[in-house]
Amino acid sequence: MTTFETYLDARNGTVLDDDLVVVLRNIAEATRQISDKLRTSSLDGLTGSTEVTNVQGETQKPLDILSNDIMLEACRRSASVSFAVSEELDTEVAIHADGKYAVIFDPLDGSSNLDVNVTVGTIFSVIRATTADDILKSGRGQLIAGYAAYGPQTGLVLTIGQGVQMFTLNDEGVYMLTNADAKIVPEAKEFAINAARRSSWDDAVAAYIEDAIDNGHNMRWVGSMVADTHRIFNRGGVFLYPADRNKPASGGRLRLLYEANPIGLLVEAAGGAAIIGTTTILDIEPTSLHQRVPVIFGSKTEVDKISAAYQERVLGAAAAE
Ligand SMILES: O=P(O)(O)OC[C@H]1O[C@](O)(COP(=O)(O)O)[C@@H](O)[C@@H]1O
Ligand SMILES: [Mg+2]
Ligand SMILES: [Mg+2]
Repeated sequence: MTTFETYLDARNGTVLDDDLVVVLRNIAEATRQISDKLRTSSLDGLTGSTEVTNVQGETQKPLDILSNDIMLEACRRSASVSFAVSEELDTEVAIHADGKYAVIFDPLDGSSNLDVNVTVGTIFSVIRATTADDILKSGRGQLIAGYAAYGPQTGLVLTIGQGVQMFTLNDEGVYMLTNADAKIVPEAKEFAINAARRSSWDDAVAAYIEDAIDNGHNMRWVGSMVADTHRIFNRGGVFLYPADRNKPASGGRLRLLYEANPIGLLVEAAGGAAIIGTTTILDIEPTSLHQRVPVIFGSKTEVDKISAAYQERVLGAAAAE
């Protein structure tokens, strides 16, 4: 069976260079460390919340902070990393002055689920950036994107621009390649949305969900985007976190640089689609590090239906003018 190491070695010199191999090795090592910390967190007193609030105004959990430190350490061990950007850090952190790659991450996604022992994850993206100004680029500029899912198994899902590969952590702490070319099926009767926010949905989303229910679709909502994404990779469906129509200025719930963009790259690489309405996520030009965006992704045919509903609204609005 192929290990993560042999997978990287086979691509060193072609799609990856020595520097990117080191970056990926260190990120994988960080996810192994986070996985270990999660496994025994209740025994180690790493539960509950801290009194610290991050730049998003969210209370940090001890494991948010620890995972962030572990990911930052992984960046420091990688000589080619210039900057680190994290959900848990106010601004970008300079790592190596002569570095050329920025690592952008959500160290622990779905952390509200930690104390209930539900799958959480780490999301990451690697871009070329020698100056801080290089960080704000659209998701098409991502060289690498991936996530680790910490559930009954620890999985690492990765794209280096050649499809999507899934690795599973074995008992010896080695990531083994368990799916060499993951694809998202184009159609599936399952959607993920926080239905409690129904009154904040726009018409296109409300119409799609109503139609899906009428057509016998099932609903799942883990509350960890990584876990919902992992389900979509394995059996299809769509994930929706639309903007709140009553608070359009907020942009949405999820963050573009370290949530929407890496997942968007993975989803497209697996044959799925990722949009915010009539625009694809990967084409958004970011304006700030912690920018929030609406997010809709998953099985292509389903996402295309939602995109068509948005398109109709735009055409309808233009016709009414
Ligand atoms: O609280 P809600 O509305 O269910 O939102 C859940 C969403 O928020 C997130 O937990 C945000 O991520 P963080 O835990 O990294 O802040 C997503 O993983 C998830 O899909
Ligand atoms: Mg998150
Ligand atoms: Mg997080």
